[in-house]
Amino acid sequence: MDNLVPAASAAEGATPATDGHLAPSLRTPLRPDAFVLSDEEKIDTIAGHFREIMDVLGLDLTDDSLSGTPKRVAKMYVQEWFRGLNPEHRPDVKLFENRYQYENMLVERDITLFSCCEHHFVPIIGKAHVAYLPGEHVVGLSKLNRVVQYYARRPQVQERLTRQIAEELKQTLHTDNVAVLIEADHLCVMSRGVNDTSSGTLTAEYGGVFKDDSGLRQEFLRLIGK
Ligand SMILES: Nc1nc2c(ncn2[C@@H]2O[C@H](COP(=O)(O)OP(=O)(O)OP(=O)(O)O)[C@@H](O)[C@H]2O)c(=O)[nH]1
Ligand SMILES: [Zn+2]
Repeated sequence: MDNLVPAASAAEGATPATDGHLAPSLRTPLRPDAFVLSDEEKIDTIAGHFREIMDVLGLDLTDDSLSGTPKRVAKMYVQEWFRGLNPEHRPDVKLFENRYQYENMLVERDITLFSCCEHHFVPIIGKAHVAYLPGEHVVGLSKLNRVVQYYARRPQVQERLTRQIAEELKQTLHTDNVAVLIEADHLCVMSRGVNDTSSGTLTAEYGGVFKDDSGLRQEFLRLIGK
């Protein structure tokens, strides 16, 4: 792949760098050439490698039930589990004028969160709760879910996921007054290693007045049932 031009340095109109709008410490670590291969090429390449893994395990790839698995897994990775690596899938969040002059906290709670542990490549399953204080603008509710999904659909650690969502909301909503809380179960903790099926992980990020005002934080926690 030496002669291929990294997408980040390609001509105008090319795929923008993933997370280029976030501080370096918040970016998902991606190589600049992450988008040299098309999705179809990625699927074919991953399927080939996954076939080898199954082969090494001694599985009979001529078996009807197994023969399609390499391609199935590759499609799942590229098109579903890791679709949030591709900045083309970053949600387009439009703001609307706050005609209702609604100034209290808006909470979107219990957002389904499905992510993948970047250390073990097994699922992280949980819920995200996000809140913001509207100023002059409000946002379509579903866009909050979409922001969560975009960053969740990557290899992740929960701390970075939490901060990426908070930072994205700050930038798109033009306010620091955002709160993000994630509660999740890590299959790497539940199904292997320490094999603990009852523990869960909570992470939170508070910006602006949520950081300064403990009463507001308490209200947020109360509204999400914590
Ligand atoms: N901070 C953080 N750690 C995570 C997350 N997901 C998984 N981990 C941890 O990443 C660590 C990787 O540690 P290692 O010791 O290299 O891996 P390991 O030998 O598989 O560790 P065990 O899970 O303890 O068996 C483990 O402690 C995981 O629980 C996450 O979202 N955030
Ligand atoms: Zn893990």
